[in-house]
Amino acid sequence: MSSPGIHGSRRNAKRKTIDSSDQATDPSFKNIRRCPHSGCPTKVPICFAGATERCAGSGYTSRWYHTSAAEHYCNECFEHYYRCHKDGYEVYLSWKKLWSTHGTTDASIRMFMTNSVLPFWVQCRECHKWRQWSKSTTPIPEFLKNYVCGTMASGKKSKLENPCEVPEDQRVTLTRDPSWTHLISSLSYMKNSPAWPYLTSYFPDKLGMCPSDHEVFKERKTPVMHKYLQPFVEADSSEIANGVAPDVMEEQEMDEFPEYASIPSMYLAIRNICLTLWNLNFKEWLTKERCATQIICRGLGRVLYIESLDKVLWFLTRRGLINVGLLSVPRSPQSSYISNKFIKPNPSVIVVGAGTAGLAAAKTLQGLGLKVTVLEAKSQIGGRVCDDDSLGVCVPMGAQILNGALNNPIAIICEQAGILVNSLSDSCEVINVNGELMDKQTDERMDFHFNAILDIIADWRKGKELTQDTSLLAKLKEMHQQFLDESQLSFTTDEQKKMLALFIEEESLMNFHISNLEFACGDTLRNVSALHWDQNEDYPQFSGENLVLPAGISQVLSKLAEGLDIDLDTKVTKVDYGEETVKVVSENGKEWTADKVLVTLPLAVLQDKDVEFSPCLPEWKSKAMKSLGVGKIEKIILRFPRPFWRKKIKDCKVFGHIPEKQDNVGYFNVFYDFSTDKVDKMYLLVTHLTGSALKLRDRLDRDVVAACMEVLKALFPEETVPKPLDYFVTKWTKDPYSKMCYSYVPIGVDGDAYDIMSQDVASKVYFAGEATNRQFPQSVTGAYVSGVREAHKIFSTLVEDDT
Ligand SMILES: Cc1cc2nc3c(=O)[nH]c(=O)nc-3n(C[C@H](O)[C@H](O)[C@H](O)COP(=O)(O)OP(=O)(O)OC[C@H]3O[C@@H](n4cnc5c(N)ncnc54)[C@H](O)[C@@H]3O)c2cc1C
Repeated sequence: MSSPGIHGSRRNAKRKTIDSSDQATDPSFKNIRRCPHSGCPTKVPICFAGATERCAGSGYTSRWYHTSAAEHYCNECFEHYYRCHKDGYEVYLSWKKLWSTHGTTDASIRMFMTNSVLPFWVQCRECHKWRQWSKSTTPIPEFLKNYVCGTMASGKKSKLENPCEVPEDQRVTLTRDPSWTHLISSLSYMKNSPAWPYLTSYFPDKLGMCPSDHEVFKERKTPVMHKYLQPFVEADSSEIANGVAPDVMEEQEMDEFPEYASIPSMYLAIRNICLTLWNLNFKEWLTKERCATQIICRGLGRVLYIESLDKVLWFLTRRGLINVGLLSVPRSPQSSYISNKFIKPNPSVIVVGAGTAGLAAAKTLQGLGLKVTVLEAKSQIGGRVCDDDSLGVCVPMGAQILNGALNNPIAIICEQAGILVNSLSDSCEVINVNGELMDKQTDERMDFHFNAILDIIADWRKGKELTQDTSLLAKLKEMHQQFLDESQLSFTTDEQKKMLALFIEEESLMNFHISNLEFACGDTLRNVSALHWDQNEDYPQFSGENLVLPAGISQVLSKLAEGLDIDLDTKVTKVDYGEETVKVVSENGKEWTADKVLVTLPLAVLQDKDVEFSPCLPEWKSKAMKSLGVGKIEKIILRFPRPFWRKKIKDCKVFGHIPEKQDNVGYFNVFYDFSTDKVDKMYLLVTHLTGSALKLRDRLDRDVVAACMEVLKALFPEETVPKPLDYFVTKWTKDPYSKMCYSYVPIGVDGDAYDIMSQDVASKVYFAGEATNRQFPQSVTGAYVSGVREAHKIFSTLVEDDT
């Protein structure tokens, strides 16, 4: 097959007897056949195949075959491949074999023509005009990146003095018509898709990839993605946050890209390529330019795909699926998806609070070109992420664990910034107050039993109204009994004694599990909703290993804060949003004005109305604010001269304390070994007070530590437990700028409250923070995600929508 050059087939041009535009305008011209495809706008088709000397070119043929609004082949070329006595038949046959082995779509001659004969189109790097290129050579990314008008498939240059001055082929404009995708009669699939190696369990054509590429990929080595990244999740496996089903166009995507509704596999092909490229290199902003060189397919469809890339990339960025973390938006003129025009010059935003949510939002907004000022009451950033280095080693006073590394944006930031992370093993030895390690069998049995009870509770809540809600503790007790009755499980007397002890105040593993749940909720289970305590589990969660950052999560926040305008020691007292701009006032009377304000105050601070809103927040907002629970935990950090616990618990980094009686639930339930063995005498244990145990926090630190030491002595009677060299007892609940650890769902409330918390007021006051994130509440990750979410929301209101 010959190369058509930049104007289409030379042979076509030679064979033209009458100018095609004349034909189109001269109704008296008889010797013309129109494309029979209903709605096809092309009056005079041109054969793209040029496969035989008899090719009709743009002249008469007994039948035109329609591929798209601007792509047709003549009956002569059809016969050339289709008839067994013709020269092209063998070519078609071998393609057909390959296609039907690896694909599901019909290996028809039409499919062959589209995916094996249709020419490629390329875009000039300099003038950005589209040019028809070769039929026989699949362009490689490097070529597509550097293509300039006049470059032939042979590599030779055209003789034209300034090939960029040649007008663009008019057929290109047809791809921009909304009806283009509806008029496609056979799809041109992606060639050499970089997503292919990660999607081998699918039929490639279902995902818009060319089945005949199978042979190509068979030979190639698959580049390995980072272990914390898993962009694709198969529909029948459990969902992972920020993982997408490669074969499903989500509802949001359908809404955003209606132009792909008739060809969803092509959207999937593009989206999956973008996700793959980002996940293979998450240290660089994924640009349209980078993706465009990997979107390779035959025909004019490529024009549409490349031209919709901006929108796809922007959508995926807003969804937090690509361009996550510390990367800055490139300011190149080609990156048009953020060079949208601002509605007014220099839009500005004030962010109240320099915790995780505030910093994430400010970083994102600044990256998008907005003027951002962060106001923080404390003399340091971080909020509930606070690490103390006074001992010469990092002591996490607030958040310390990242739950679920897979696709977790904080884990990605750590990798981008070279921040060291360690995985935290799941294993936890459990010890009773007589110092006995719980045997594995009983431990596992109780684990199973506890989870079974939670499952029964999950079953019970189906179809229940909020008015039927009750406390999680009450339900646990009830279901425990019901489970025993219904399952007829015969526990040993010893096990029964241990389990039933929950209700008769004896030592019980059950208390340990309850204690753990109280830690997760930040309050006694008497206050927690049985119906909705785990409402976020209805949404995909971050999974995989849990991580600790030896130098503290505050490292991540310092990275986010780099280059931001942050006013520390600035306690905001009022947010006035009654005028066109928003006015924010601090305790010392200083004022700031901006187009928008983002409030990231902790829930408890909002509930206590420490910041006045003028006008008052609407009732729907304040009602949701009041309804959510304010969880409270305090940490006790002890430094010892030696790791006396290790002889018993061996390599475990976590050990649990089975409380003696239910009254002791919440007291020092789990101990984390946060030692830095590399530094002498830096043997740290971190534990907590939760729920009703918080009454201890009113005592002196030394009394709290004494109570904790009593527990440790009971757990390790065989040891002479040394006195701690240092200790810290946190005061989060008394900290006027926190007053809490994290939110929870109390009795009679559901997850909607989180959604309402996230809604803006009057398109001027926006809210972020862990208590505004229904899917990932309570966590640093959730706070981060909420900050990015609001940044995009604010940005979208300040720019003209030119998508
Ligand atoms: C003891 C403890 C342990 C935790 N453990 C974990 C864990 O292991 N893993 C995990 O993921 N999460 C954990 N969390 C929860 C996690 O820390 C929070 O969910 C997250 O940090 C909240 O971030 P945020 O931005 O929503 O709020 P914050 O970090 O609280 O930020 C709010 C900011 O607003 C500032 N502010 C308050 N009032 C004013 C005012 N009037 N004017 C100006 N600024 C003001 C505050 O000083 C603060 O900086 C823990 C929390 C605590 C307390």
